[in-house]
Amino acid sequence: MSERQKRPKLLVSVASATEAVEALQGGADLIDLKRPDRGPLGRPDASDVLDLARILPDPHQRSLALGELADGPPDLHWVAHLGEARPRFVKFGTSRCRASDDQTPSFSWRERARAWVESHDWQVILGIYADFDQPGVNGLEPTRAVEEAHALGCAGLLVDTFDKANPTRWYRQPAPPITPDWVAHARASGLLVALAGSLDAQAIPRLATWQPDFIAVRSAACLHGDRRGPIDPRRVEHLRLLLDQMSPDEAL
Ligand SMILES: O=C[C@H](O)COP(=O)(O)O
Repeated sequence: MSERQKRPKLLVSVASATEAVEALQGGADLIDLKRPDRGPLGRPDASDVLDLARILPDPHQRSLALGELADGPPDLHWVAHLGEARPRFVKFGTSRCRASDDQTPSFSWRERARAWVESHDWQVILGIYADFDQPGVNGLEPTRAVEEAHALGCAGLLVDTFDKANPTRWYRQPAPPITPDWVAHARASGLLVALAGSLDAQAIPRLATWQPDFIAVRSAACLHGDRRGPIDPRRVEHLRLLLDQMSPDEAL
């Protein structure tokens, strides 16, 4: 069985090295460092990144959220100098990056993304938002994201939700912005696909059959399902079990 045919891997977003230990105990495959109090892809501090690398030396198990592309590089100099602490993946959100707003760009988000793709020894993931069309999000459209990410040389796409205060259960919508065909198209284009956005224990087995590369969670892995609360290793263990229990037919 090839790597791409196995069950989706479990990505757990953590706010600290301490939480990473809890997530790994529960069975997380990939640790995604972010600050949930700083936005959907809230950027951690350099010290958080170094702490994580100390307890998790393998870069292949580490991902790093770096905020929104539209916010530019206020001070991302430190990321280029992480050395051995650099992660396998860096992720950027694409709010305010509507592809169809090409006529009036206030900045070139594509140039920023391309610079990250070309400059360092990691893989760039674009985070797109299922609530991309809501006021204040104005995000890269899912219908354009696959071609954009491919053209930019990104490694993959993370589907998430922007508004974490009023989470959109996008996967429960009658006509969700992301479908199994969308996932298949993205993967056929050579992109990794991670599905996220307030996923719960009901949604995960269903979305896993869409064959993304990763199922990604924060809220569902936290105590009482509160994404600002601590990671609960028993919850992580349960989510991992849901994925492990997929039958070979479902996973293929
Ligand atoms: O990368 C995925 C996100 O951290 C998902 O967060 P969430 O489960 O709270 O929506």
